[in-house]
Amino acid sequence: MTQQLLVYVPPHPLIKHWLAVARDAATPSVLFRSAITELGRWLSYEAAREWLPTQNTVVNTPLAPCAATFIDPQVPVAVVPILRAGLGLLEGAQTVLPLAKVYHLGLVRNEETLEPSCYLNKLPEKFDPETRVLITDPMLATGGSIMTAMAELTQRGVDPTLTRIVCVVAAPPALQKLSAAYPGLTVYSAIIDETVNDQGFIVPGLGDAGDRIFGT
Ligand SMILES: O=P(O)(O)OC[C@H]1O[C@H](OP(=O)(O)OP(=O)(O)O)[C@H](O)[C@@H]1O
Ligand SMILES: O=c1cc[nH]c(=O)[nH]1
Ligand SMILES: [Mg+2]
Repeated sequence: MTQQLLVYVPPHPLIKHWLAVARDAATPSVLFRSAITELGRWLSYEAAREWLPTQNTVVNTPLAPCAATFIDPQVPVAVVPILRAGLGLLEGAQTVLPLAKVYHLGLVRNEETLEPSCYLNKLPEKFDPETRVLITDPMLATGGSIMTAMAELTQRGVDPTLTRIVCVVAAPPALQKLSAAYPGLTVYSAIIDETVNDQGFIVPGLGDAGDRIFGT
């Protein structure tokens, strides 16, 4: 079977609700931050399905032995938030993946050229090839930032087929770039919007996610 980019938009009322709150220009920063946290929680919950490795065993209930399944503690799990805005999704992701290591990657787009540059890289030199990596960034617009993040990860041994991207709004240019470069990668998004405007903003989108999370 040929692999392709998988993009899931989970049809969940909580995801729809918090997306609506985040989209509304009248939502103040404090509530916007809560909405992004909730989206991080529920999208990470969905992303963990058939991704977090488990091990089967037997436990003794007070009454009898019983087949049981635990999360496998041997397989490394990592969350990579793309600063700044990816930090907004991190807290929710950590409620689902409390034992994951967190490796920060700071990327910022040049407002004119839309080219991303890296100002902080806390990735390890090499990842265990079995590592499950969950990247958080609320906005996949032109795709420059997420492609930079994927390049930094894969050159350190990360397997794209074991990688999940959690975002809030994904736009076609970013999804097309990911699809061409990383078949087998999986994206979880609250929504896919139609366009990116000349200034690099997703329309209708939700505006500048980083500025709205941090009130700047
Ligand atoms: O797909 P792209 O066109 O690269 O755009 C998406 C990027 O833009 C935003 O970051 P920004 O550069 O605004 O930095 P910030 O998170 O610090 O605000 C967003 O959080 C993504 O990382
Ligand atoms: O619409 C957009 C596009 C990129 N980054 C944002 O924060 N918003
Ligand atoms: Mg920004």
